[in-house]
Amino acid sequence: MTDTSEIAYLEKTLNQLTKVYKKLSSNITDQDHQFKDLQKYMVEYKSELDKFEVYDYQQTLSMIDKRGFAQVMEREQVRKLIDSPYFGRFDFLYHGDLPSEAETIYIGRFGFADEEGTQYIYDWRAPICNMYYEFEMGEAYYVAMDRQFDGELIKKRQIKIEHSKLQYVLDSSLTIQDEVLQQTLNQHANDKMKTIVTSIQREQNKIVRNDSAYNVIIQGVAGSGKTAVALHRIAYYLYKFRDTLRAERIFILSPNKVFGDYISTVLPELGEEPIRSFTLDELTTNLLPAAVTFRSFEEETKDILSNPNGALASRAKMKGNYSFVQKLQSFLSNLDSSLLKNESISIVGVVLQADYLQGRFLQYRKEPVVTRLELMAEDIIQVLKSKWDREGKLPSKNEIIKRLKKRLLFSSPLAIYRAFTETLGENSFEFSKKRFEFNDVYPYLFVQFYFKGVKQYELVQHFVLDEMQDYTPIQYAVLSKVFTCKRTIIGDFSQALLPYETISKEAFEALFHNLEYVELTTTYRSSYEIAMYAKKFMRHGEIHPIARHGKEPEEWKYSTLEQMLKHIHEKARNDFQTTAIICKTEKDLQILQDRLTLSFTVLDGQTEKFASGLLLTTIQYAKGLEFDAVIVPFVNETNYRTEFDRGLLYIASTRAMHELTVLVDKEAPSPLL
Ligand SMILES: Nc1ncnc2c1ncn2[C@@H]1O[C@H](COP(=O)(O)OP(=O)(O)OP(=O)(O)O)[C@@H](O)[C@H]1O
Repeated sequence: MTDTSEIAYLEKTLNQLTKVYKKLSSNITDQDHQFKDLQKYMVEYKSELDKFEVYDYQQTLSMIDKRGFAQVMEREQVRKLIDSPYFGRFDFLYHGDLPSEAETIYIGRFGFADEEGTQYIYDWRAPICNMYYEFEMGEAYYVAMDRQFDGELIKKRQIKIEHSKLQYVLDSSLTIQDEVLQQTLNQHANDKMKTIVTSIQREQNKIVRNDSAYNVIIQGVAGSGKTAVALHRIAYYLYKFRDTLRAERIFILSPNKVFGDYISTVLPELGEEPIRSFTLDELTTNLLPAAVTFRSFEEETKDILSNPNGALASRAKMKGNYSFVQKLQSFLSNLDSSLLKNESISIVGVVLQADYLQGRFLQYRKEPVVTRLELMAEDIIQVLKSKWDREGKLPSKNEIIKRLKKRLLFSSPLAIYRAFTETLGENSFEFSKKRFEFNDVYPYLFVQFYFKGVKQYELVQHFVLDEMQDYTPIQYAVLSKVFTCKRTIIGDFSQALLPYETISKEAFEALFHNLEYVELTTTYRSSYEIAMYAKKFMRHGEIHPIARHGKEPEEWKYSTLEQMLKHIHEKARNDFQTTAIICKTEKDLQILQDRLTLSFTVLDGQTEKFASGLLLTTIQYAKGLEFDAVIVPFVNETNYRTEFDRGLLYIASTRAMHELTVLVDKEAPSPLL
């Protein structure tokens, strides 16, 4: 097809779409009337209707409401398709067919067929569309309904349609993949994350469509599209498993509220229901018993960052690596043989020997202690029944459990945890005013799981965790028990926010079975120049920028605070959609907050919505986000000195898409530059 035939196909498609749009609109109006009429009728004849009639009418109302809602959603998809119905086309020739029989597939954000079943547009997630992302021209295949279909891609095109108008048609042979991607990436930042369906790259597509692995761990450099990929993977799952998977049964754990807001529109843009994400603090509140209070992860992280060598940081560090999990596991498994005191019990004159009790207790070691006691009590009742021949009443199961409990060396998870921390040395556990520090919460939950179990999210069908490097092995050990469903875990070891070892590839392998570990090394966010600059701050692995060129990052030297402020004012007056000033510490942020005369928005733990314009924030809250321009102030030898600080500079500089300015103290520059 030439461009004229593409115009003709577009016209034909738009005609059909418009027809369906009108029909849906008229259906919706009819249903609206039906609903209102029925409601009116019910009000008018309220006194004459019996309760069965009321129930019937209510059912009908709810049915109309549901049907209407579904049609509104469908119409919204059609509206979006009218604006831009598809973004690509490929022609596939099945092996054995004549060239004239090649099938033409138009690929769009949603599928669309007319009433006769003619498929005008295929949903990007349809099995056949995998070829668009996976293959260049030539031999290709796709798998549908467990069958492989072989053939040849004889045409592949990128098509841009905006406001129902054809903007361009580019044949794949012109290596346009890159050009189109570049155009997309050259755009200015948005206050919400965008979908990437039109340009998902091959290595990303493999992750999106991988449905064999139980646990997928994605290690990807900054800007490699991890978050985008994870969200498109959810959309793919919701499409592929639409009969069994529900959006509300997907659990996303995100680093903070503003990040949750930033990613919130991707799934609705892809035609799926929005999925609310939770922060670790919100989840933790749900997992702990209501009476137990704790210092939030967010607050503790702030304190550790402001004093990385302090006592709190060292307590957290002690509990941050995998050997800590091993220590706790071995403490608990040793405890199994001493937790129940080695004593016999006499119940209604029948003596139950210590050996027998220990044997039963160990027999049930896979269960939490409390469950073990329940099972033992059932066994004991059987023994009593067989040995006790007198008239009268046997003690109840609960009474026996109570007696067994009294023989426990420790009567609560907290007592066990305390005993464990004593083995770690002095000052390893701070529990002032009965409030946990965050670094103790997950070890405590692990002990609680051992003692009485933890709340499990059994209804959750898929668990997604972003910024995996900020979670510790003990947290993963607990999360793996709480969420036993399939998991997608994404992050970047080079972007660690905590100044000590946390999770590692090896720890993941020890903690999760059936795990697929994938690495992404191409960065899409930053210009080539920014990515190459940020590379020197990278602590692990490789980063490959794509060839999208921009301004060289600027290291600007200042001697006084006044000079630095002046330069910020100059830099911040630009035409970009978003510019972020990213500080290391809260103290520095406060100085700028007091001294800047421009209008700006502070982005911190209280922020719920991502804003555009000039933003003032810290590295902790800038994580996962991106901005057109970034200014990193106060780059001096105190703030950026250690290897850990190097990682922080990596996080800060890779937030920039188009422009990066690093403000360096002339008298005391950071040795990391
Ligand atoms: N295939 C793609 N096509 C177009 N844009 C892409 C593609 N992949 C990623 N991007 C863009 O690159 C930017 C970075 O993506 P994303 O935030 O998902 O990366 P990330 O790996 O999670 O980054 P970080 O770890 O730094 O937070 C986003 O603007 C995203 O839209």
